[in-house]
Amino acid sequence: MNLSIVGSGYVGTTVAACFADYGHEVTNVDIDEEVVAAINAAEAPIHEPGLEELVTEHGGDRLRATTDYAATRETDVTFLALPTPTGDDGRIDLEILEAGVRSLGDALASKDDPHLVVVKSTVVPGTTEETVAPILADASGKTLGEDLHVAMNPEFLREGSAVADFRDPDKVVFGTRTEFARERLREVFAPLLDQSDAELVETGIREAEMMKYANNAFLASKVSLVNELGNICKEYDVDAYEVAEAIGLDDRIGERFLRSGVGWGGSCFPKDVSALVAAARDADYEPALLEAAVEVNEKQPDRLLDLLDVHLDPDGKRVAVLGLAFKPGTDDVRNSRAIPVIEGLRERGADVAAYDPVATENMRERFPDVEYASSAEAALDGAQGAVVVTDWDEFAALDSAFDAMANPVVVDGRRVVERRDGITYEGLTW
Ligand SMILES: NC(=O)c1ccc[n+]([C@@H]2O[C@H](COP(=O)([O-])OP(=O)(O)OC[C@H]3O[C@@H](n4cnc5c(N)ncnc54)[C@H](O)[C@@H]3O)[C@@H](O)[C@H]2O)c1
Ligand SMILES: O=c1ccn([C@@H]2O[C@H](COP(=O)(O)OP(=O)(O)O[C@H]3O[C@H](CO)[C@@H](O)[C@H](O)[C@H]3O)[C@@H](O)[C@H]2O)c(=O)[nH]1
Repeated sequence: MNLSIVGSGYVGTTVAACFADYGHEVTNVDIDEEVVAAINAAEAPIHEPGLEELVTEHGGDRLRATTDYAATRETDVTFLALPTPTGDDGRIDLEILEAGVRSLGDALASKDDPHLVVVKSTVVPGTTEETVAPILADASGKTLGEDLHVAMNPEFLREGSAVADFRDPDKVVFGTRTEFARERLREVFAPLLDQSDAELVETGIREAEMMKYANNAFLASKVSLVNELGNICKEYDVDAYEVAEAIGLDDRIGERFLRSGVGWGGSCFPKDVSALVAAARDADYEPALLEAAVEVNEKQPDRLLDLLDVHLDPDGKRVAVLGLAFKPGTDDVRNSRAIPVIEGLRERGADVAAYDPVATENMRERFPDVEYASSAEAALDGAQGAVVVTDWDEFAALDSAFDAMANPVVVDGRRVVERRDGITYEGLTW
């Protein structure tokens, strides 16, 4: 099939490259000329394991990119993978999505055949039918349900394993209203559904929109719950990780997403929980549990720093921050817990020496005047204290590096450091 994907970031590029690999002809549309040039030169514009290989193989051939929305006219289906950030009021901000939809509608005005537009961006229930569809119909002059169809297909991939997650998801969700949309989506996803064990969920458009938020809200709340239990464990000198391992054996709870620590960050959980909380309030429903999940998450970095304060007054002292990415396997620092940790340390007057294997340059944009060390060893050298914020594997192997600290106080926010002897070690929830 001939597909176009509007927006070529983490989701759009991954989806486009995978669809091209399944044999579809795919065109990415993006306003960023560098991104477009990279794809056409067969280079991945973002870092994701396995993506470079796919873009190298198909870029400039079955996978192309352009800044010109006219290319969508030559395709059968358009996926929208545009950002849906948080606005100042915590609500979803649809400005970018609406602008892209208007450009798409204008381009489709001179297409004769019927077209399907699929929202892949994460959007609150009602957005596809009440915002996207009317703009498309107005700009294209087409008639919904006749020569213009809309659908919602939420994406559940994670950064750091985007390609593997997209190819082998637990579920694929089609939110549709017309048989035309259902048939086309089945055709687009046939190779993926044939090659994976994914369950196909065919549902309504609003339900599909809500499934994405419910998924992320559940996972973020699960981590906040395990953090709250971990905080109680710490007060009672109980090892939260042993407790988590045991409760995870109950398959109603499940063993994954039970790692307590300094909390959740990234480009999705904070923004999606915020959008859902705001949407609930707009409907006059106070989402008490989700609000509490956010509150617990916001307090975890403070708890980490409070533990450091027990052992040391950071004022004027060198303190190492190990890990800047919001999770291991990515250079993404959006909403990383390292941000409030660094802010808190600077408020206390500490000289921060930060280290991350890949996310340093991204964090430098946020905090240009922090010292960025070239290795964990260099960050720890001469430090009076250290905090661990990201669970990179390489921190587990740190050993003699702690001997180079002026005062070996280590507060671990991720249960990653293995050494205990000869250092003052504090786990956040154990
Ligand atoms: N990142 C993830 O792990 C992930 C996972 C699942 C769902 N999502 C959702 O997918 C959507 C996209 O997220 P992302 O992380 O891929 O975003 P991103 O910021 O990585 O990429 C968005 C791309 O859209 C482009 N763009 C902006 N305005 C445009 C316009 N008018 N026309 C064409 N292109 C335009 C940008 O240049 C950028 O390349 C969001 O709704 C997000 O919540 C993200
Ligand atoms: O036991 C755990 C698991 C995760 N985290 C933290 O939770 C955050 C999110 O982690 P993860 O879910 O692995 O990363 P994302 O790439 O943000 O993926 C989430 O957000 C995406 C965007 O919506 C969804 O598509 C994915 O399904 C969803 O897992 C990170 O800060 C992790 O450190 C914990 O603290 N403890």
